[in-house]
Amino acid sequence: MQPVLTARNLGKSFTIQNVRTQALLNVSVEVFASEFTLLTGPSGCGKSTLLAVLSGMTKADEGVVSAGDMALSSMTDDERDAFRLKHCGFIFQGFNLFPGLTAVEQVQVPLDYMGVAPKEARERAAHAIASVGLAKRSHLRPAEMSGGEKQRVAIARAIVKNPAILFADEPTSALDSENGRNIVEILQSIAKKSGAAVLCVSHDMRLVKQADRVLQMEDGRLLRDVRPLAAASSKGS
Ligand SMILES: Nc1ncnc2c1ncn2[C@@H]1O[C@H](COP(=O)(O)OP(=O)(O)OP(=O)(O)O)[C@@H](O)[C@H]1O
Repeated sequence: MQPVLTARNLGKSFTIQNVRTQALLNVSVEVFASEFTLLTGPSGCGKSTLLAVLSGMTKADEGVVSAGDMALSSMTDDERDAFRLKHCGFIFQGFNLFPGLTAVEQVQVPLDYMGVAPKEARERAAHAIASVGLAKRSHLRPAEMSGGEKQRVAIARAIVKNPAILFADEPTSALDSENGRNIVEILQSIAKKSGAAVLCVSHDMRLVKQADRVLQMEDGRLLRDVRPLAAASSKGS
């Protein structure tokens, strides 16, 4: 299996008022297409920093990140922005929706940025909204939607450009457990149906049993890399 993303020997530290925090220490990892990968570990262990470095949002101090034959670590800021716009989708805990736009308009925004013609953008946005089960709610603005619905709009916005990699940072932590489970099922099915690599940061250990693969971090290091579903099915056979 060819990795969609490969990181080698990543290091990243932050210094504030002469206090240095090593957020990542010698992290090497590969992320694969069609898998829902959960990145977990205690608060402050470096999960969000790793996600930010893998997506090119933050530069590592050491190490290399590459996507196929493209080395993100040696791109200019503009090249990395273009890479993210074209190949990556993002989902955040706080949904990050525009208050004044309807659900379908929110989803159209990235396509407008990419220069997709308005008619095609409208059709693709409507299709993405329908794929997360919100066809009948597409005219609503964020204030008129539940948390689970808002997160589904954010997912539709992230997948509308068919990204190769979908990054989700604590996508369920503002939701109750039923809505959280529903969001994870949608993310899992995106990995299976579209072939995207889904990398999801969460400290919620309940998601472990829904993940194809679990990466566990501690103190800036990657401690474990397991595939719980494969392990469970081989025990059962
Ligand atoms: N921009 C920053 N400036 C200074 N320190 C930072 C910055 N970002 C992260 N850190 C520090 O780096 C360490 C790792 O942070 P990170 O946010 O990656 O952890 P996390 O595992 O995602 O935590 P949480 O689960 O609480 O969100 C922490 O000690 C944090 O305080």
